[in-house]
Amino acid sequence: MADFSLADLETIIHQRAHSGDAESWTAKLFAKGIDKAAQKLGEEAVETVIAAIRGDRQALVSESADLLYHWLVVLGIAGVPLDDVLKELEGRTSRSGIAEKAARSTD
Ligand SMILES: N=c1c2ncn([C@@H]3O[C@H](COP(=O)(O)OP(=O)(O)OP(=O)(O)O)[C@@H](O)[C@H]3O)c2ncn1[C@@H]1O[C@H](COP(=O)(O)O)[C@@H](O)[C@H]1O
Repeated sequence: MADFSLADLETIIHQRAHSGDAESWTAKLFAKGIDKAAQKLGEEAVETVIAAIRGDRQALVSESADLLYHWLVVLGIAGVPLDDVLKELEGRTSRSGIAEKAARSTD
């Protein structure tokens, strides 16, 4: 298990977005705004799909990392905390009863 989470990356993105560092890709995307960031997110999504269809495992890992990074940038620019998305997923899990079934199966 990696010692790194999406929450860690979200924190880094927030720090870099307001760093004023001219070399920061994150700061550049935040300065360009939601249209450019969302466009990049779409490009990375397409590249991820292509890697998956080709069965290129290494590219799928790399493109997925690009995708998740740009997704968090879009959330950041839009002012949506990662936690809101996780709560939405958590709500869907509890509504489906899957979490309770998984917990019972490990008892
Ligand atoms: N995870 C990432 C990450 N993934 C992808 N990218 C950048 O996303 C950019 C876009 O990728 P592309 O392949 O599309 O590059 P490109 O073709 O040059 O882009 P175009 O200008 O042509 O559209 C590249 O510059 C990548 O470096 C990332 N940039 C930053 N991070 C994380 O954010 C942190 C802060 O980065 P900076 O803001 O750059 O300091 C880093 O330490 C990383 O943890």
